[in-house]
This record gives sequence, structure tokens and C-alpha cells, in this order.
Amino acid sequence: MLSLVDIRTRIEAGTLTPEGAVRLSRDAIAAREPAVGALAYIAEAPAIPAEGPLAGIAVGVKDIIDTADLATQMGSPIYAGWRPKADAAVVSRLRALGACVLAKTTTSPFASIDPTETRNPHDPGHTPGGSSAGSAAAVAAGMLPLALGTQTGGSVIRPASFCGCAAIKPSFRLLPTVGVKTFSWALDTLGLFGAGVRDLSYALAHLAGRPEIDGAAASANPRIGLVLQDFAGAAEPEAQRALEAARSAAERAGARVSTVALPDPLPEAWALHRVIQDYEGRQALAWEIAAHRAELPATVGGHLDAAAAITAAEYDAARRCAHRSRRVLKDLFGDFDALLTYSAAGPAPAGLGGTGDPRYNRLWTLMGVPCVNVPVPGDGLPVGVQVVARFGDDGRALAVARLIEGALARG
Ligand SMILES: NC(=O)CC(=O)O
Repeated sequence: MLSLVDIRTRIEAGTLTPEGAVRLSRDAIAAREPAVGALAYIAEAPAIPAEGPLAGIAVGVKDIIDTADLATQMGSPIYAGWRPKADAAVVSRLRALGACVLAKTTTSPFASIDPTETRNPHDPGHTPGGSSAGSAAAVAAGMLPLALGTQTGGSVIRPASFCGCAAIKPSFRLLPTVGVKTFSWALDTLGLFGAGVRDLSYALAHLAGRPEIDGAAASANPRIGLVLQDFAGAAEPEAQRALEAARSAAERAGARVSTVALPDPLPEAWALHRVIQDYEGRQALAWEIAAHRAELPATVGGHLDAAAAITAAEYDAARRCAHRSRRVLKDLFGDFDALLTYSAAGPAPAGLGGTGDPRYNRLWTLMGVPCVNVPVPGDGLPVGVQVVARFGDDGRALAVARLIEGALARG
């Protein structure tokens, strides 16, 4: 994969130009894109700024995020050829930092649960996951050093796990979702994909304007809570092995790991995520439902139809439970620096008819806490683990993730 930090180091050392760095991506795209299909389109002659902390970094932007110079089609024929007048706020930030917005990446329609045409870069017979399919696949295939995605359920962490790259779903609203097509205003969160954790730390610190994120260090003996999320069902053997490998690696690196069961009402909040997601989705996509219902794909269309039965009282009760759960989780983090749990139920499922199950992701999205996918080395298709920290502690999530990543690499 192309490491953002390595590219920046070479540019700052004068051994690589920004144009040369973008050429690395174009060459990799030429080699891998035909088999992977991660990109909705590629800019013909994008600006390649000479200066800035992201100069020379070719970025892929999920195609629900507005770009003024490229179409934004939401993964749907309803928006075929749609050209926003303005960049999304996060895209403007990327350009101000010197990044080259090289491509739009494929998305499940409206960033929901239906599949894309993109294939897993490790095995074209398997899904790359979703809904940020193209962003995960493009980074994992070595085409891009950085890509933007979004998560409402598990759309950043799960595809990163399936494709074998690092990713962060930051704290809720750390990055502005202005100019990002809304599915759920209580859940939608911008995320980043990179080759490794240090690449995420560098990019997020600059995008968020918070240099402390890149400088955060894990304590010498971080306290890590191992969370199995039993209420979400059993994980597959490959995911269980990956979690055990990560736990052992963390302990080798000096962490104190203990298993913790999530207290009530967290399991109840997990079950109520869908109520909030779909109740808001039906309102956010009211125009598409009214004017283009026949063009909505089967799964998301069915979910939005079913959401008509969710009452305002049920929605309000779900939000109250989420609020109580955030307080309970904040108290839990008084005993732990981070939590370690599954990123996905197992490796990428076979076939391109689905994007996998967000069952190990949705609670953390609802809680608004930072989550980092750490790929776990092994045979076969990639499997990752998820490091979760308290709300607002994105630097600590990345620091603990990096500690585990390094210990796994040392074996
Ligand atoms: N947008 C989402 O997060 C839905 C999913 O988990 O695939």
C-alpha cells in the first residue's frame, strides 16, 4: 500500500515531487483499477499544489461527498451527472492542505447497505464491504494513500477490515459533514482510510486542525478492555483468532488487558441503533422516496419503507436510551484507556451480493466514540480488530491502535 507518511517524508526530503507522488497513484490505478473497480471516476487534470502538509497526497473521496470539480452521484442513477456547485467542507479543507483530489470512490447507494460493483482487492470473488467500498478497496489495493469514507452503521471499519487497511471513524462531528449527503443526522460520521495507523494520525490531525492527535502516545501500560459484544452474536473463528492475536500482542507491548461485559443499557442501545438510523433516513431521503422510489435499490428501499412504521415516540425512546448509554460508556472509560473488539464478524463474505454485517460496529457509531481498524496479519482474507476510545479522545484511540499494530508486526 502507499503510505501517506512515507510519501510526505520523501517529498520533504526532496527525493519525490508532488507530481511524482500523484503519478505513483495514477500508475497503481492503471494497474489495479480494472480488477478492483474502486473508483467512480478519476479527475483528468486535478490541481497538484506544491505546498502544504498534504501536498502530493492523492485522495479518493466517497461519492456522497460533494466535489465542485467532479460529479457527485450518491451511488445512484437518481443523481447521474449531478454536479454540486461547491465542495463539501472537508474537501475544501483537503485542498487547503495541499492534497490532490484525484478520484471519487464507489459507495453503496446513499451510503446504505446495498452492494457496489467494487471487488475485494485480495479476492475479486469477495465483497470489499460497504458502504465506503471504493475507499477501502482503493487504499488496500495501493492505488491511493488516503481516502475519505463515512459511517452510519459500520461503513468505515467493516470495509477496512475486509480489505486489510487501517481506518478511523473519528469522534462524532470531529469533521464537518457539511456537503455530505445525509442518511442519519444523528449517526453519519466522516472517516479516513490509510495504509497504517500513523498515516491516519497524520491526516486526521491536519484535517481536524488538532496537532495533538498526531502527537498522542499510549501510556506505558495502557488498560485495555476486551469486549466481545456477545449481544451481537458470535464471531466467526477467523475473527476470534484475530482478536486473540491482538490481545496477546497488546500484552506483549505492556498493556493490561481484561475482559469486560458492557453494562446496561449499552446492549439495548445497540439494538435500537436501527430505529434512529432508519427513522432519520426516511426523512432525509423523503424526496428520493417521493420522486424516485422505483430507482431505490431493494435493500435500502425496503428499510425505508419499513421505517414508516417507526413512531416518533419510539424514536424518542431510542434517543433517550442512547443518551443514557453514552453516560454509562463514559464512566466505563474511567477504568480503561481503550476497548478492543471485533471489527467485523469474519473475513469478507464470498460474492458481491452484499456488504457484510455491521453488527460489531453500530453501537460505537451510535455512541459517537472514535474507532480504529487495525489489520491483523494472517493467512487468507484480511481480518481486523477495532480499538475504541472515549468520545473526543481520538489521539488515544490512534495511539493504542498503533501500539497493537506495532506489536502485531513484530510478531
Ligand atoms: N452507512 C453504513 O454505515 C451502513 C453500513 O454499515 O454498511
